[in-house]
Amino acid sequence: MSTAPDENQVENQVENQAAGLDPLVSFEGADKVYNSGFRALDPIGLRLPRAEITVLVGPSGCGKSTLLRMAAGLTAPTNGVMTRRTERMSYVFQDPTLLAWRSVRANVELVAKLQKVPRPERRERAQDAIDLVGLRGFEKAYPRELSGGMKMRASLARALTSEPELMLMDEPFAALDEFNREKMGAELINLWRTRQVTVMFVTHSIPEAVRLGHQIAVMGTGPGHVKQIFRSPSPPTSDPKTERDDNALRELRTEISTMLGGAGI
Ligand SMILES: Nc1ncnc2c1ncn2[C@@H]1O[C@H](COP(=O)(O)OP(=O)(O)OP(=O)(O)O)[C@@H](O)[C@H]1O
Repeated sequence: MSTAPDENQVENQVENQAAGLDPLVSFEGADKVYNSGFRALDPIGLRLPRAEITVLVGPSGCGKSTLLRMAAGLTAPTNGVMTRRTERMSYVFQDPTLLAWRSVRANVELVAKLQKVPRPERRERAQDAIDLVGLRGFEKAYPRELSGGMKMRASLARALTSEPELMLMDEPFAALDEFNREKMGAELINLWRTRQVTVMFVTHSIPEAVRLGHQIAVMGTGPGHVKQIFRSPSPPTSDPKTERDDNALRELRTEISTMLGGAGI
């Protein structure tokens, strides 16, 4: 007699595992029909466990940004519910959106300044964040003096200075070359380890999804929906060699790629 669980059992286990992890954000039957009448998302069931990185991966137009915006409260579900158990959140987008006339330090302090965090505290927080993302020594530099990767580090540091519990990241590293993209992925893992933030991370890249995610929601189009939610077999890794040599991660990458029609590897 076979003892292997059937596919449904495995799926249920995966769901139960994620459910038991005290989600910071949850979507229950949350769908989205825009005012134009366009159905961007079919009902979504997804939970973001606290202090974990959840990655949304899928083709263009499958509603990844719509779901992220819903988590942010920028767009409401048409039916169903989105529950977010924190107000302390920050966003990081593909474009670092630094102010050209402000130094790195002044840019990094900006959100905390808008939140009226007193100056000495905001200085300290900004310096901690600058150190964490590896920009020490560049506090007085202006954005024009920074490389693309350094600008993205500054953008990450600015998001951290507001001490978020939740970070919403919409293809933050998409504009970077592969080398910087891997380095920034390592920074993200580093800051998740140090600060235990909960992260919702949107990407088109399957390798990036598998490298960064504790949990990976694979999405499809027509209308947007979650095809499957995977728990990563290994903790997020900042070591490309471990990633390459880890059979379970390799298998997961292949499975997701097959699910998405061979795209993204
Ligand atoms: N305000 C809006 N009104 C009408 N349709 C919209 C609106 N915003 C997005 N859409 C549509 O909803 C669908 C999902 O968009 P969304 O930006 O969430 O997808 P995505 O997966 O993030 O895409 P990409 O990877 O290309 O950024 C798309 O077809 C888009 O054209």
